[in-house]
Amino acid sequence: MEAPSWPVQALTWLALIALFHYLSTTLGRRLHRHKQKHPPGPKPWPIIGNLNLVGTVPHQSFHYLSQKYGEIMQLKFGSFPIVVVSSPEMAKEILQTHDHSFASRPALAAGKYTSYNYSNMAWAPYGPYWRQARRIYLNELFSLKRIDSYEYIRKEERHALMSRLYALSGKETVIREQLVRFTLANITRMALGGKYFYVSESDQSFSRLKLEELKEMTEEWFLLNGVFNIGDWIPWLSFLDLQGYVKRMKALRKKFNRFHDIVIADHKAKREADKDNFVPKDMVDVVLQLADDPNLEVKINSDGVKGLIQDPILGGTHTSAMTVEWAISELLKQPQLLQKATEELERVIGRDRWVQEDDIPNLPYIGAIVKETLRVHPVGTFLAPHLSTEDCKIAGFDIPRGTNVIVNIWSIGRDPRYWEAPEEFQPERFFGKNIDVTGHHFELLPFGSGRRMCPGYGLGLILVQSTLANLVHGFKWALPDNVKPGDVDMEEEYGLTTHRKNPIVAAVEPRLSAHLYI
Ligand code: HEM
Repeated sequence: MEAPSWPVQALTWLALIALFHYLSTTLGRRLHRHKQKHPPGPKPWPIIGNLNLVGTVPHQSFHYLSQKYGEIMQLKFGSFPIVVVSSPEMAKEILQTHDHSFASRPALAAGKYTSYNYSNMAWAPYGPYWRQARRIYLNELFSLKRIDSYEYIRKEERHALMSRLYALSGKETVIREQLVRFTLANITRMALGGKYFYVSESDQSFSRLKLEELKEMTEEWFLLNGVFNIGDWIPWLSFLDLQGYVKRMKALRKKFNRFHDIVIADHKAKREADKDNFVPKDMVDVVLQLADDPNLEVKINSDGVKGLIQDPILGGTHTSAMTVEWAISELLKQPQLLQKATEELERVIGRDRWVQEDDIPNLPYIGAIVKETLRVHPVGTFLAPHLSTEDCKIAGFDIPRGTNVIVNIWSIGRDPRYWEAPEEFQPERFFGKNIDVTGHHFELLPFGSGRRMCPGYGLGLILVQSTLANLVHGFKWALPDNVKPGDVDMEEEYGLTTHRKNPIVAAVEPRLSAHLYI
């Protein structure tokens, strides 16, 4: 038989080499994956993985699963591996020892549709854009100097809150409504330079949104950013939008776009009117100025401007308001704690004035109530999702690049090795203990730790402590006639901020002289 011509021989050799290369790499990879040691976890179902185990209150479902599978376990959402850590030691591994490898975020639909294509800080992947955003924040909004310079705003808004509650004396009131209005007013004034919402029709102006509308938008954002959207985890089903979340995200995007357009147009007009002597006065001014800077490391486009403006409005409002609501609920459930807190305020502040921010270090019981609230009811039960960008080994297990990591701080706050009677709300447990919430004590991580730790934690703490202290100082609190302290439920509604399922209703009576409220 005649030998094949040299081009045929060459092609045959090339095909054999390609086949060998394919088999050795693919099989090699499979074998390598097979050899890897993954954390234990429940067996996944085809297609859905373990999505059936998420439940309506996922941090509780995962807490119980972790009792079976351990402090580090692996689940699957669709075909994506999800590692869940539930102990201070494992949280330290993720957020401190290997912080660099776990500092990114997964590209979920919420970040795409409700946060300008991952252009805010909270959803931005780890990299130069996120680093720059963080620098802008820490220098412009959260520096100690900045936070101090806005104290007058917080004082005015606290007073407005106390006056509103005074006007509602004796009436059963949904406290959450007042708290969300208070935090929205604070954050919009600090970050946007004005409230940008109106309450009564007489306040209405073209450059504002109705308070109710802004409140609904922020609530919807938190809900949609916490959901387990099937399309994120089973991408070939995403076009069906089975839960209707993506449709809602797109509708919300439109509303936020309209709001941000108003804020930006307003700021640009002010800048234009004072072209020669313009000095940036708030965060929007700073971000707009940076967007014009040709020397910026990473250009900020129009999505970036909106995303960066959005961060404090969302990061700072619900979180603080819901934490205060949890604290008040616990005090109403255990009136003896409310009594102790009132006695401390009576002793330290007296009856002739309101509590100021610099009084807080002298109010250890209030401080302990806030820590205990953040332990038992951390609003970010799972922090925000972290994503690994490198292969890593944690506790002897292989965690490949691209793994989603959930840090269950709700569970960590209930670790019986660290917390005696963890289910009980006992502020006294913090007395004589050097545990704070600044990300250094891994048994208490309400703001996270490491690179992605909440950049607004200082402001958040000030808002929560000073508001709670004044609410206790200024009012006697009572539950509705038909509700006994023991009946106050602590049911949770899961979201990016987990809040009370049933808003707390209470009636207040003033404790101080009438002139202080007016
Ligand atoms: C009681 C109040 C607050 C709580 C409990 C809280 C909690 C958290 C948590 C748990 C995270 C996620 C950390 C992680 O992924 O590891 C976070 C991130 C964040 N928080 Fe807060 N926060 C509060 C107040 C604030 C305030 C007042 C602001 C701004 C005005 C803010 C802005 C942000 C931003 C922008 C991020 C994203 C950071 C990043 O991804 O790099 N937060 N917060």
